[in-house]
Amino acid sequence: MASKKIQSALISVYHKDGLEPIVEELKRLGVQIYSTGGTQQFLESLGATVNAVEDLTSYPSILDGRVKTLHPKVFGGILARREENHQEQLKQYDIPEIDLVIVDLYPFEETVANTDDEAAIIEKIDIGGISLIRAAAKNYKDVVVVPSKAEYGMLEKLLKEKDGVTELPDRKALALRSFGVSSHYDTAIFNYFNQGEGAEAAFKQSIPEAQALRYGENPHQAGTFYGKLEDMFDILGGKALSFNNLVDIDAAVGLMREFQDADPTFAILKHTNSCGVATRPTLLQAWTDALAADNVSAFGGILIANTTVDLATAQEIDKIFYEVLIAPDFAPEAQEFLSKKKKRILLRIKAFYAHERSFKSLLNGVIEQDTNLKMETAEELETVTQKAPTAAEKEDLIFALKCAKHLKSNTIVLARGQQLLGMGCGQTSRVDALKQAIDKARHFGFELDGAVMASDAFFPFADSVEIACEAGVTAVVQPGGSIRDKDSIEYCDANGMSMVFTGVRHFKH
Ligand SMILES: NC(=O)c1ncn([C@@H]2O[C@H](COP(=O)(O)O)[C@@H](O)[C@H]2O)c1NC=O
Repeated sequence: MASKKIQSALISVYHKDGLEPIVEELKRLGVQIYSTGGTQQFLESLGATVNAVEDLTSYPSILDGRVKTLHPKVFGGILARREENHQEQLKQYDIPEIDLVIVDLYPFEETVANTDDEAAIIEKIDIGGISLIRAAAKNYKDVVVVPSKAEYGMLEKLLKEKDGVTELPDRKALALRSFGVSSHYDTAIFNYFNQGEGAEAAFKQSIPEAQALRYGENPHQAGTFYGKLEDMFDILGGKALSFNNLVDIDAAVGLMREFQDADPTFAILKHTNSCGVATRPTLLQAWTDALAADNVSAFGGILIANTTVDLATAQEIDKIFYEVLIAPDFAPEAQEFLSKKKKRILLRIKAFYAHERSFKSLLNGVIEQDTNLKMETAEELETVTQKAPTAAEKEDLIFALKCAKHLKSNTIVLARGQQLLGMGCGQTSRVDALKQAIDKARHFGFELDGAVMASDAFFPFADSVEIACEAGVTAVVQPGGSIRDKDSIEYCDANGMSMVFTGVRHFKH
């Protein structure tokens, strides 16, 4: 029979709040309640009549609560199939059936997040609760399971609307949720243990929050975002975020992390690559000079600032069509003004956060690596030419390097005065990237005299510095490490250019 009426319940919850309306319904339906110490007290404070689990098992809660529900008298009543053979055994051992199990587990993840005290963390590995959930979920044909507070609403509805009569699909849906809860919990425990020396090479991630996207990269591809965007952003307005928006936002945040402590900086990105970046005394100037680098590509772009967007800047930004605007804050009048364009997505970023590890799926598996969080400082630049860059050139070299690090390889960035003048990226040769950067800069009216050049990886030949020199570039930053570094250095020395090595490659595939 698929319909079952709840007549008995076992409730054992860590957080007691939220149970009130459920308890009211259980009282109304005359459901027999069994419960553990703290939960029992709470239920009784709500006026419920409760049978102590200790009375059922004839054992007190022992070992500081490590063992309280772990007993055949409890698990028998949950796991028994409602069929003759099992019923007889329940009778034989005087075990009551339990039709509903409500659990809220010890908060393991929160404890890990809040303390380094290993003993405290270990005590928050719930054993009895997780076993109750798994047992009840296994027996979903006969038992209703509520594995966390997130399902209280579902249960309340069942109790209210159907007077505690549940159907198989509802119970199975709750069982699915339960194994979701238990596997997530165990993944968190595994990942806590799987650190440092002796860690196993295992890729285990559990992200229970998901958001269906309108589509994936293209309309014929379905897409989903797994994660909690609200942890990173206040979504202040605009249409629903798309798959491509999220990919671009990720790239924009990565780039702006490099500038989070800089003077007002604005960046404009398209298809994950920046086409305009500038640092200026005011955000309005930063916006104007970022846009100047390529006001064509900026159309439909992803815009990001490292500081509060004021009204004057908002009014200028508003003159172009953009998809997303991200900033740490918006002046109230700027937000009000920008919100008039209903589809434009406004995000207030809470922190320029980056995971220490990053991964992506490919072939029949996943690749994982340390996130590229390295960025060189002016002091770390090693001059390899006779001429050293000036202090201003050094600042520009670092600026250009920050931009290059976040452009798709192969990439070249040309910059001057904390402004990106031209970039080439995603090219199959470094020379092509350079030519693209020079063409773009000139197309948008920049001469390159006194510009600096950053390369994400070493120059395999001297050809790049030759072309850059002819265009007017005076200083170059690159990792170094080519067997022909000497050729590039000699060319720079012969032509009055400076070159610095970083020793760090910044490929972005
Ligand atoms: N040890 C057990 O047998 C056991 N049975 C249930 N629990 C947990 O004890 C908590 C409730 O305890 P109390 O009702 O005493 O506040 C719940 O989070 C529940 O998941 C247990 N605790 C840990 O494993």
